[in-house]
Amino acid sequence: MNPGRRGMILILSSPSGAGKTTLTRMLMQDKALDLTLSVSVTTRTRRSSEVDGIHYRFIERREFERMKAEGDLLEWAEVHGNGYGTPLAPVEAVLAQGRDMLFDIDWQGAAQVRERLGDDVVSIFVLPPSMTELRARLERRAEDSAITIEKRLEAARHEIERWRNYHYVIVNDDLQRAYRDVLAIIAAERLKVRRVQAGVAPFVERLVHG
Ligand SMILES: Nc1nc2c(ncn2[C@@H]2O[C@H](COP(=O)(O)OP(=O)(O)O)[C@@H](O)[C@H]2O)c(=O)[nH]1
Ligand SMILES: Nc1ncnc2c1ncn2[C@@H]1O[C@H](COP(=O)(O)OP(=O)(O)O)[C@@H](O)[C@H]1O
Repeated sequence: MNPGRRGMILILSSPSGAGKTTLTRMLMQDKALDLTLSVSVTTRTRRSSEVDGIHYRFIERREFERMKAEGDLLEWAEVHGNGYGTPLAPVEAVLAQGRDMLFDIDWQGAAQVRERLGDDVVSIFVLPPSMTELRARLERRAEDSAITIEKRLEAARHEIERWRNYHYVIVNDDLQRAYRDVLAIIAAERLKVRRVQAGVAPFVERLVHG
């Protein structure tokens, strides 16, 4: 934790299968990065590899609508026919501690978060190296039915067109290189003057005036 720095929100978006869950897992395993993962709520059915409360909080449609109506969500969107949303309370708590939070959300959610939280947001769009490779990854992951994969590939073409709205773009061909790119972005963003100035100002004062 760095009490002198404002916490930031790091958003990773990509079409389904481009690798944002994999990159998110790598980031969360690196404890020294001290990132807190935002656990979204979703009305989608749980995959066999997923744990309720860790990857998502799986909720009924009625509960999702209630959270929306009561302002419990920082942002929400309908993606591939399911509701997804970011619970607001944990975000406020983490940012207040000057810590950083990682979001795996789609372009609609990223736009809402940028709108609400402005300069505290750093957004990265992850592109697949090709549509052929994207299909291969979705098939290799073997978590979705053939129909779902087709739906996601069709949606991917539209989602990819949103890349210009992000601060950074990474092509996830070689995973280790893509991960290093994400680390470089985090390192640089953490040193931005507007994020560190509250903590650095007293240091500079002592440096200059003894
Ligand atoms: N707006 C929004 N999008 C989300 C949220 N959680 C997940 N998503 C997005 O929903 C899409 C589908 O996610 P998921 O069902 O996990 O499938 P995957 O992308 O194939 O792993 C992805 O683009 C996610 O980034 C959320 O809380 N809000
Ligand atoms: N650079 C890469 N090279 C090869 N396979 C990858 C790479 N990145 C991710 N994958 C694999 O592709 C599949 C989809 O990745 P995943 O992280 O689940 O994507 P997303 O969360 O964007 O839907 C997974 O099986 C993952 O192991």
